[in-house]
Amino acid sequence: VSATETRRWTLNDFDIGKPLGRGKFGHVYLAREKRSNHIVALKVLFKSQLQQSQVEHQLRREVEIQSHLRHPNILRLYGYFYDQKRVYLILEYAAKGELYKELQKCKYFSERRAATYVASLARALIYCHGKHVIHRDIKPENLLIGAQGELKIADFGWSVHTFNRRRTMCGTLDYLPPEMVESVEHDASVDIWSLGVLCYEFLYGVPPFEAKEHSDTYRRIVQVDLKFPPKPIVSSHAKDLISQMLVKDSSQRLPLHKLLEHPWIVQNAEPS
Ligand SMILES: Nc1ncnc(NCCc2cnc(NC(=O)Nc3cccc(C(F)(F)F)c3)s2)c1Br
Repeated sequence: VSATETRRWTLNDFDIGKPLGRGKFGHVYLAREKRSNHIVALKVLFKSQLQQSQVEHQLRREVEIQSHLRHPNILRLYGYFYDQKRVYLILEYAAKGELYKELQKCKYFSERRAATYVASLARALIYCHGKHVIHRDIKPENLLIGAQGELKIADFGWSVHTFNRRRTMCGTLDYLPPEMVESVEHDASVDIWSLGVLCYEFLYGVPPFEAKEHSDTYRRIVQVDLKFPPKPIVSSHAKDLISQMLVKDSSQRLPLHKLLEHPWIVQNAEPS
């Protein structure tokens, strides 16, 4: 799929395989590009649903942003095409599937596994921020696992270049930092907050500000009501790192390059 950026793809170029997963806007299938025998994931989106939700501009932005990103921990979006009713995204296939399913199965991860994932995500986000791209939607549902067990950030449907910001929010509040929940200006440090929420969920199996009602989650986030349960037992280095990321003042959050030097990461993350 090297010539993807230029040539016009059609469905006939692919043999469609098993369904890989179901997203909000459509299904994902395993597929093989007939000429190269290259295995890909094909996400099928219904134009009607995209129009209904008025997200076409977001999809265009995702394709545009993704076409410039190349990183081992970022799932490639090779290209797209459309027919009368549907839009198709040609995606890198992540052979070990969806991280959230793995987290549900294991309940929570070991400190080594969690630190390895957090370090690879920090490197991917350093790369994105270096290109003035913020993801804004870091959560288990948007993380996939490659054939060698490496983590891949997927779905840049909410990402932006850091000069325009307006958006409507949907999906879980759990991962939103205070400034997005309070809908004020925000910058790349929103991804540091979400990575802190993710690190907590990797270690405890639940996000830190979870509550029954949206309004309670909202209050816990803006108050940074961060509590560490007695079980499972988690090292003080891990709690220290999380406490340095889940800081209300976005300018005081631990910068990502400092995260990579934090003792918990240095002592627990597998070398990349
Ligand atoms: N094993 C696997 N290997 C590879 N992929 C898999 N699943 C697909 C992961 C995705 C990557 N990128 C995505 N992007 C979007 O969905 N974008 C999207 C969709 C609708 C609306 C919008 C928008 F319009 F709102 F922006 C943007 S989904 C699996 Br399971």
